[in-house]
Amino acid sequence: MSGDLAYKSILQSSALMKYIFETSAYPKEHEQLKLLRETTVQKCQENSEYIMNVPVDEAQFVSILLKIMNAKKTLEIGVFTGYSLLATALALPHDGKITAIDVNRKTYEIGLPFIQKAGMEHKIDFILGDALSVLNDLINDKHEDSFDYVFVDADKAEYIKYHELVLKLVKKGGIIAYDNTLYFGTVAMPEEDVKWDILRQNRKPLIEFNNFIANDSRLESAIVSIGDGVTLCRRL
Ligand SMILES: C[S@@+](CC[C@H](N)C(=O)[O-])C[C@H]1O[C@@H](n2cnc3c(N)ncnc32)[C@H](O)[C@@H]1O
Repeated sequence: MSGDLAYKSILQSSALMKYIFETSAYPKEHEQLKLLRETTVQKCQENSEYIMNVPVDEAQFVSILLKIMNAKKTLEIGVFTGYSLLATALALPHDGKITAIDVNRKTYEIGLPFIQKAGMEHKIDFILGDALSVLNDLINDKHEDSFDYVFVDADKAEYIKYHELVLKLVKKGGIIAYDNTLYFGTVAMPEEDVKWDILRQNRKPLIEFNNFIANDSRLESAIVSIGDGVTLCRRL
């Protein structure tokens, strides 16, 4: 199994994961998404950086969700090289719009040529900045109650803070998807079994976040065990 396939899934059976990717995910992946993904893996390996894009099966799941919802106006918090961003853009209608926020423009620029070749750049408004500050700006700029869908995939320690702001921005009946909420399965592990510091650090706020969402009466929610865990919230 190639490294990029193995790096991020809570599915414990490699054979089953390989089966899902080879039978369903890879054959339907858009050519520019594939090239963006492969370029991301190559750049990250060259620079010894962590590959952070969502896996192919998760992007396909979200793509179908966006089409079922007829989503038109979406928000993405945490772009990296733009894999989930391009998957979202491809799922929106021609006049769809995505506001995309990241503190790093350089990584976005790695994926931008593929977004351009796919003819999707016109749908994207990339905003460079800290997510909390940009979300407050969007609220002040009268974007409240206006987004059909929000994808949250930035700083895991800030998820509860993002949530309070994003709930103002998403419209009633709209969907917020939070990525990595099962965090390599560590949310259900005893602390002593979690081997790396980075996992121990981020697992705590995600456990708090999962408990917070489970008790939030402003929404209905489901944790979907795809990728690294995606929590879907529907604003009531
Ligand atoms: C997991 S990656 C996003 C992956 C992306 N969704 C994809 O599928 O390729 C997280 C991104 O969040 C960005 N980020 C981290 N903290 C942030 C913050 N406070 N505000 C905005 N972006 C942030 C990082 O720069 C990084 O690009």
